[in-house]
Amino acid sequence: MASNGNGEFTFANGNGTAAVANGNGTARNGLAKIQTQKKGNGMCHDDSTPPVKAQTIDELHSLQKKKSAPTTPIKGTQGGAFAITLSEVERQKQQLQSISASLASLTRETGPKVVRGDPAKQSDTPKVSSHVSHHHHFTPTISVSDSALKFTHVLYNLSPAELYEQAIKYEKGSFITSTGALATLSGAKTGRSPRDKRVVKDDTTEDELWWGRGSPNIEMDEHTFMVNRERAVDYLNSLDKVFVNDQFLNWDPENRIKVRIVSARAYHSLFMHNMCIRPTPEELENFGTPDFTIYNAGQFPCNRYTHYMTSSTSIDLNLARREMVILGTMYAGEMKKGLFSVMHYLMPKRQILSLHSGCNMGKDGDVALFFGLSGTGKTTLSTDHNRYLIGDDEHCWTENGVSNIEGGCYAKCIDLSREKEPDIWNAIKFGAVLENIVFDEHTREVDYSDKSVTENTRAAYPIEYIPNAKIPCVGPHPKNVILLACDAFGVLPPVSKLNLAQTMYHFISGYTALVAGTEDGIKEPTATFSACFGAAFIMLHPTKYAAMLADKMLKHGATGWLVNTGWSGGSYGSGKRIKLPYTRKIIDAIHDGSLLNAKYKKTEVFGLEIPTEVEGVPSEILDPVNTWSDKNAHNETLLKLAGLFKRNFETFTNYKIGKDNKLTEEILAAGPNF
Ligand SMILES: Nc1ncnc2c1ncn2[C@@H]1O[C@H](COP(=O)(O)OP(=O)(O)OP(=O)(O)O)[C@@H](O)[C@H]1O
Ligand SMILES: O=C([O-])CC(=O)C(=O)O
Ligand SMILES: [Ca+2]
Ligand SMILES: [Mn+2]
Repeated sequence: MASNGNGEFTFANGNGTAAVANGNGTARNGLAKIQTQKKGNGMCHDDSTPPVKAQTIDELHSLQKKKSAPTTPIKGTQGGAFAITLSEVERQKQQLQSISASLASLTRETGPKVVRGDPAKQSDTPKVSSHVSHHHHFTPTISVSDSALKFTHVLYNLSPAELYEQAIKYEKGSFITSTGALATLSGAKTGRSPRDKRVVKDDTTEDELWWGRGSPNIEMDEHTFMVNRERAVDYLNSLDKVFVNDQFLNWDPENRIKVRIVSARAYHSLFMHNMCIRPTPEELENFGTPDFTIYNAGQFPCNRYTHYMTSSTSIDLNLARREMVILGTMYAGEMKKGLFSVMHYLMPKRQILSLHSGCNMGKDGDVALFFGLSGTGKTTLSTDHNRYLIGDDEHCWTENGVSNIEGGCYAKCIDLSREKEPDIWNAIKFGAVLENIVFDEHTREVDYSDKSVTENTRAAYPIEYIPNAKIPCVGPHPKNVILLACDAFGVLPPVSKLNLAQTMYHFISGYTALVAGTEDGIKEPTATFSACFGAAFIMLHPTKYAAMLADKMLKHGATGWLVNTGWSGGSYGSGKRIKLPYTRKIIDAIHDGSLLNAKYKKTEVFGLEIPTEVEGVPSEILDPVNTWSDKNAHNETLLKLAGLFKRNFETFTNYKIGKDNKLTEEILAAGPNF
């Protein structure tokens, strides 16, 4: 008991009836009177609602979950329930055999024993012997060297809710944010590691792929790949459970690729659930053997005594085996972009152009592509409330039009605001993965301005979280091809109209100021050239993709544009990044066709056609020289950048694009002139 200050005594807990029940039915301190209903027998019963249909707590819990409905449509008329059950068992068996084959060590005769379900749930574990089955709470102790005797539990295509529970229970750093997203940490690596990405050079790939200076393909031999594969597979098999995702790439049904992702973290499984195309239950039943498999053993390092290894991180691609192995990095973007590399190999073989671009479509069916390196605005500008989103990062352009490769978006979150990017903001809800963000420990509200973990904070969400997503994510041939550059020098105009040769010149150059963070170790923007706006992901020589782009743009009459989403009024440090609302106005004017027929003037040095007016944009910013207070500094910077372009392009002067030499010469002439 304690004094309430009025000289009265109240009970601090439970038995409050006596204290609050006073004469007029209201407690003197304002609390409502608590009534207890007395039954005839004088006993109190808490039975205001009917009792549950369970006799025990276990029974109660078993009522909570019902079995997922069988998804196999009844094939044929006879057979009945029994036949369906049998084929369901048979199908599950085949699925497990396929997963066991995926996880098989190449030095042993059979794959591991696999079983579906969470090892933490007793009922999911098969009883190995009658002796064991007597012990209800028996948990086997697993020793790595006994892997032949143990089961590898497979958590197969879990739902987001199940993956949330796995992450929160078992992965440190997993939390639910105030809007329902799953906050997670990717560990020591918060960006991709391009210097640790290797490709097996064999007789075929030696001729087919782009090797040497400028190429992203660092060679490794078949044997070393096998060593790393074995290391990853052994690691995964030593765990008591692995996650397996069977999903698709490419919304074009004729060119769909089946991928399997084996990983050790719920975070990785949910990330790929969001980023790849999610199969329907029927599609999953008929999935069969994957076309490509990722072994993500990112928690485990590669062995630095292994040939070719220069760090403890290695991302290894073997095109002949159709496999990728990840060791020593948990950054999930490696899986997304690793698969993109695979598409950059497979699609051109089918005369399909693969593109590091965003893509959206207007109400009238006009399609725009947004090329650009990391952080230049593909996701931000393709996510447009007035247009249908086809995809934010990876596309294919076929004879029939465009298709998104992915089933989700991967947006940069640094300084994300509800006002400027409402659709992305609203997509960060239950099911979305939020990487490396910082939140209030109590309210779980995310502080998007906080770079404590990394500048490269990211959200991965299914594309249908964007209200005007175009499902299926396909569209007709593009009308506009927008090249985005985030120019840290502040000398490229906010928008220029390009002719075909200029479009090719800038596409092959792939200029931007690489924005901090997405690639490991880059902290400040620096001028970067990355062929095809994605040299880190292309597999063939850049001119192969460029020639295909030129063909398609010519054939379908697409217009090229160069849009600077970077600095204005000076270089990085003195100028400022162009306001997003201005860039959006520029993009609107491209989409609605008004910019095509605007008045233009030609710039010095780069020879770019710039409009004198764009609706909603102050005219003086359209020519960068106007925004610099120091004109000499401007001219010097302009020449400096032009020099960097020239030097970069020297590597390409010996290559021919297309059948005749005419376009090649035009492209060479389309660069800066000074
Ligand atoms: N004028 C602008 N135009 C476009 N984006 C801008 C502008 N000013 C600031 N930004 C910011 O720049 C970032 C652009 O990132 P975005 O996610 O669109 O990159 P991306 O091209 O999709 O890169 P990645 O390939 O790495 O996904 C966003 O954080 C956006 O808010
Ligand atoms: O791959 C990543 O981590 C993010 C991305 O989209 C890119 O860098 O182009
Ligand atoms: Ca993006
Ligand atoms: Mn990208």
